[in-house]
Amino acid sequence: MKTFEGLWAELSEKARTRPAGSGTVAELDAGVHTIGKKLVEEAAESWMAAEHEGPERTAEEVSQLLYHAQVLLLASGLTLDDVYAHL
Ligand SMILES: N=c1c2ncn([C@@H]3O[C@H](COP(=O)(O)OP(=O)(O)OP(=O)(O)O)[C@@H](O)[C@H]3O)c2ncn1[C@@H]1O[C@H](COP(=O)(O)O)[C@@H](O)[C@H]1O
Repeated sequence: MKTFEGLWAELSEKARTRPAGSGTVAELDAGVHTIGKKLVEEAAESWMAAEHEGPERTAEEVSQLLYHAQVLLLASGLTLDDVYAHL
């Protein structure tokens, strides 16, 4: 099963090697404004799922929220350690 750190390693590699067809590369190229809007959208969808759609949909939406949070970190030149320093 993929973990948060495992996804981070995968996305970092995608950002470095820029393989064709990667949605992550496309999102990084779209920039922080676009990524930020996706992050907010997934946050709202996570909230709606938790309130109305049940645990399975909530887990799915939160997984997308975490993905977009990682893409935003990559676009901002940050690492997980930069975030962990604040936990
Ligand atoms: N975990 C994710 C992931 N989560 C979300 N997303 C993207 O975010 C979009 C979700 O936004 P939308 O709300 O528009 O999607 P939706 O189809 O409407 O779905 P719902 O939100 O309505 O459930 C998806 O279509 C993907 O483009 C993800 N894109 C990629 N990954 C993983 O990231 C890795 C690298 O992916 P690539 O860069 O595409 O190779 C792979 O392991 C992928 O599984």
